[in-house]
Amino acid sequence: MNADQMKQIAAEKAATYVEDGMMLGLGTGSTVFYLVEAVARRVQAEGLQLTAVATSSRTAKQASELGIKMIDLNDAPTLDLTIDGADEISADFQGIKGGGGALLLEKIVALNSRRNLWIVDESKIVPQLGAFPLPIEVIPFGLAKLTQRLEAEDLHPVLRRQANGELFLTHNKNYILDLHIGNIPHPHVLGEWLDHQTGVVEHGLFLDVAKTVVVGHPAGPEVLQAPR
Ligand SMILES: O=C[C@H](O)[C@H](O)[C@H](O)COP(=O)(O)O
Repeated sequence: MNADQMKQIAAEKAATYVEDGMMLGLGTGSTVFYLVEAVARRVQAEGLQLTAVATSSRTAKQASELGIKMIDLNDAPTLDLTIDGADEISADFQGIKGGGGALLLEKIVALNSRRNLWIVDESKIVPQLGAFPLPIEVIPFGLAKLTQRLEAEDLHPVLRRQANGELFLTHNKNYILDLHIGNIPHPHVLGEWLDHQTGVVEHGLFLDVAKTVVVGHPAGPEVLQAPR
């Protein structure tokens, strides 16, 4: 079974957490793609009344085309549940997100949600974060100076480009630096340091955010619950 099929298994299970009347947050990425399909099927089959906020124009387009009512975060009350993918999750439920570049909107939506649930294939559960390069969203002004500061801290920043060689631009027209750190033994310390670097708009460490993780295995979904 390939990773995509495991992503679908996790997404289908996560869709069962959606309840009638909920105000939902919808993440971004290939796993969330399956989630949106599964939620939309429930809306069609069961007549669920849902309203949702999306973390990217991609997800917003897919969800509204499939009949899910989408609104702007500014017009939404506190979200009941946000379901999103992740790039790496450690055993203590800390995560790296932003592989698709949507980390800023994803973090804003996550922090405005009562509950966050992540959906991943089994390869993304790791003993320690950091093998996946940590994305940070940075403003273009002063990029070279910020890059030097990150290099001096041995954080190995690499400016993200698209497949055609052009610079990758986020929703807010910022750049992404991927930090090739290798391992992050103290994610809270690194997260706090990055929070204080002027020019860094947001980083992809999502710490103490998700309480539930649904992992897709070939044998079926597994639900992990944080002990807090
Ligand atoms: O910016 C992208 C998001 O953080 C995604 O949730 C994350 O990269 C996982 O994506 P995928 O489900 O495609 O593996």
